[in-house]
Amino acid sequence: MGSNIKITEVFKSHPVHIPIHKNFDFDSLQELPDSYDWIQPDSFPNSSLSNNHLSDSIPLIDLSLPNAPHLIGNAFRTWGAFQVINHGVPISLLHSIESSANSLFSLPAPHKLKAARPSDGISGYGLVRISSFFPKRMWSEGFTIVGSPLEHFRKLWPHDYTRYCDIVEEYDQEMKSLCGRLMWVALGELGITREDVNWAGPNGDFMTSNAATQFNSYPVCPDPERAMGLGAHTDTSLLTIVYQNNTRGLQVLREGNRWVTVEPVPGALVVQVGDLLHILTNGLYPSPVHQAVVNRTRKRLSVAYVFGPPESAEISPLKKLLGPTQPPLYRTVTWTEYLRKKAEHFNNALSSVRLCAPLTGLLDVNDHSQVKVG
Ligand SMILES: O=C(O)CCC(=O)C(=O)O
Ligand SMILES: [Fe+2]
Repeated sequence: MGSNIKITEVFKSHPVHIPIHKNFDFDSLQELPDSYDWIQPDSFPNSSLSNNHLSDSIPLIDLSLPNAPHLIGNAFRTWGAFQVINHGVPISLLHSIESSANSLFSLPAPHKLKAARPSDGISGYGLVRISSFFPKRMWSEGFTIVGSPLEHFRKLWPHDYTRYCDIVEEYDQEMKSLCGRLMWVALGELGITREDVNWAGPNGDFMTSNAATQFNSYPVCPDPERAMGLGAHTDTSLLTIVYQNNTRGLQVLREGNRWVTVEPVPGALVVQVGDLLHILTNGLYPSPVHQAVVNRTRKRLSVAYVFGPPESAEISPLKKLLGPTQPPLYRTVTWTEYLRKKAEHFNNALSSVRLCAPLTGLLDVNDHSQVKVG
């Protein structure tokens, strides 16, 4: 059981070594090196087939409107994602976190490497961990924050670190509270009340929940059709909230066969179901497969707030959602156990904790290649 393993320790048993060259500089490359060329037969559809009609993308929901809960329930059921405006997070804070991430990625490579993520660690600068599951390199760099970023920020900005720490801390609080609010709205739409969730804390405010803040930077790319910013995956979280700058790149897989771009909307946040909410809702809210593509002229930046339960919380399909024709589809997991499953099985992690195939015959989008029904 992984119930008493701290989130920061979770990868000690699954180190990944993804070398970053000290003087590697995306901006200086005029041609795409072969190690970044993704054009190959793939189980996922090619992103250039993506369909960009606004009417066919994840819904944009105004959280201040009375019918917002209903729209959120529908969006999660059909897409596992939506964009939200009037979410209560100050726009100035979104700009501050964007400029902090910008300033971090603009530091010279050897300087950034002072805050490199250790091969068995969770926090720090580097290529995203999921890189190790793909044969080619991703056209991106990342910085992960779990707990306090103080030690790393001190190395990155010896004179200025407190300012950046304050921004990250405020961002964490605002995002945690928005996640708590959205969790109850989304669960409420399924008839779930506070008594049904025993790990949300005494006030149901999820204050003992864990989270990670992930900065992603996608530099301009000389051959974007052949490159990939972040390969297709689902998130291990309960919920992920993505802030993206005004550059397209995030795509959600629709019906297992079509990539749909999430158009940037100023001030909006993208909310996605993670695998743990998928498990908790017994698949009623599917965790969407998504990826990030790159482009030739504009650098893209995103900040993903990856919200999960407390370390000891046991996540399993909620009893109220089960019945004679709705058996539990997944076994109980803690976040740390599931993060390890992901570290081992990556996109097959959800299938690896599956108990049986859905009776409806509908497959989860994220294990469409794994489970064959009837
Ligand atoms: O860059 C994006 O828009 C997506 C980032 C993402 O999916 C992640 O960090 O898990
Ligand atoms: Fe993601």
